[in-house]
Amino acid sequence: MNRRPSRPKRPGPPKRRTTPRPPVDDPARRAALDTLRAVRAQDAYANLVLPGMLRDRRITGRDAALATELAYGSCRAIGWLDQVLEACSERALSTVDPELLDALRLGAYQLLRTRIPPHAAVASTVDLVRSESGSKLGGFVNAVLRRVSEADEATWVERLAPDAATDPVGHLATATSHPKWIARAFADALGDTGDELAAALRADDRRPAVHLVARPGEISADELAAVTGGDVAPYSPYGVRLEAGAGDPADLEPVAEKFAAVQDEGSQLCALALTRPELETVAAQEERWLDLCAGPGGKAALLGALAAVSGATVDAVEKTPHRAGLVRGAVEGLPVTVHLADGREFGEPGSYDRVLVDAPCTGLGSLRRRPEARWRRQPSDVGGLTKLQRELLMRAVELVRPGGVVAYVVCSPHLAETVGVVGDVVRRTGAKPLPAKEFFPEMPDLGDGDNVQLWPHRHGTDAMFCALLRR
Ligand SMILES: C[S@@+](CC[C@H](N)C(=O)[O-])C[C@H]1O[C@@H](n2cnc3c(N)ncnc32)[C@H](O)[C@@H]1O
Repeated sequence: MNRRPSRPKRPGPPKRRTTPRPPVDDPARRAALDTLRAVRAQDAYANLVLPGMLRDRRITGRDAALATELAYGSCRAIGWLDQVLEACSERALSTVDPELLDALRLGAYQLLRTRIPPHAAVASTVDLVRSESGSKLGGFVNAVLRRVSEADEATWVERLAPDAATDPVGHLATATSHPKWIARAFADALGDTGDELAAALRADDRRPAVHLVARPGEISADELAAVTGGDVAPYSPYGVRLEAGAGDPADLEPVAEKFAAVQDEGSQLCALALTRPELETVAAQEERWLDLCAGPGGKAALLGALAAVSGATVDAVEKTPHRAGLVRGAVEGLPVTVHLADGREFGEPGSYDRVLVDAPCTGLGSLRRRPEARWRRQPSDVGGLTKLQRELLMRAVELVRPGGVVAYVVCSPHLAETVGVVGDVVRRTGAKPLPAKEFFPEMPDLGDGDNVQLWPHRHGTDAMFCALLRR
């Protein structure tokens, strides 16, 4: 082979490199960035977008774990990351291109909340930006992130958060990366602005265990635990807990065969609580139960299985066609009839023994399951939701027979959605509050009052609220 003779080397100092090194291809961080962008620009849910992206791009193992940590972590912390970035940018963040801002958030998250070495966090983010927008914007990102890296998260909290002594809720909201109105709602529900509030807010950043429900009459919790390698749940007689990140539960045989389903243990206990109080209705041949807000069908399926065992029947109402379809799928083979209808206009007054109102809500009780949710929800959502909740609960009280039972459930601890709605309906209808706690005998730490408020930091469940009323 002919080789060209190499040029003679010139003596003297090496020449400065004029072209920067090419950006490194980084599939994990690229997937995290694309997830952040989908969440911002398309109102996507991070926990739905990312798994599909990882599958399509064949990202597995450590890269998949890194993409997940960075995408979900950045989504949870968006408001806080923006506060720090604002302090480090010479331009107002509102004038920064949104796509670039997503990259800055990803870089800042790595600097503040991971053990990734600062130079790697900065360089990898600059590379992502350079690969799509060139060196000039890469330089801007480099400058901002270098300023972020000058202090650790605790120091940034000290600098930017309100004073803990004069504004404890504002301080904890910043320190745990929650909007203040949500921290305030938790504080009001807990009656605490100190350690317990901090624990409740911090629990939203922990990855929840997967809870399974063993369908009564098909499989016991012991059997389900043995088959899935999980642990029998501490509270629900039908519950099994799997380790967080134990793989896709849909792949488990009992789930595929519909002997079991994914369902938070708190949800299981709320559905069960509807079936537990003695009825004071005139005896009928068989009990008629109603699930007034059934989609996607988790509680309807558990109620259906309990009804099958006890000889009752269930009507399940859902307003949205797609979700009514999901209910049909969930209750196949059970004594449940699905109705596509508005619960506020459904049914004949006085025709049910037990009615569940698992009402649409802010979902502040399951923020740990949806990384971006805390920043998407707005305080202005609460008014419209409480109006709908009140109307649905009023209708439920009409639909139940005298002496029958209504369970009102929301996945939120916000007092306006919980005791606010229940108190209002009790005043207007004369329905009698039952001591709901007595019907959660398995559950410790339920605090004062009749109603049940569960919490992730106390019970490992979503923050479900349940009130029981007798007509
Ligand atoms: C919190 S979810 C219910 C969850 C369900 N019970 C489960 O365990 O799977 C509330 C449901 O109520 C439905 N919904 C909203 N407004 C409604 C209405 N006016 N009548 C009936 N369903 C309604 C929503 O579409 C949503 O599917």
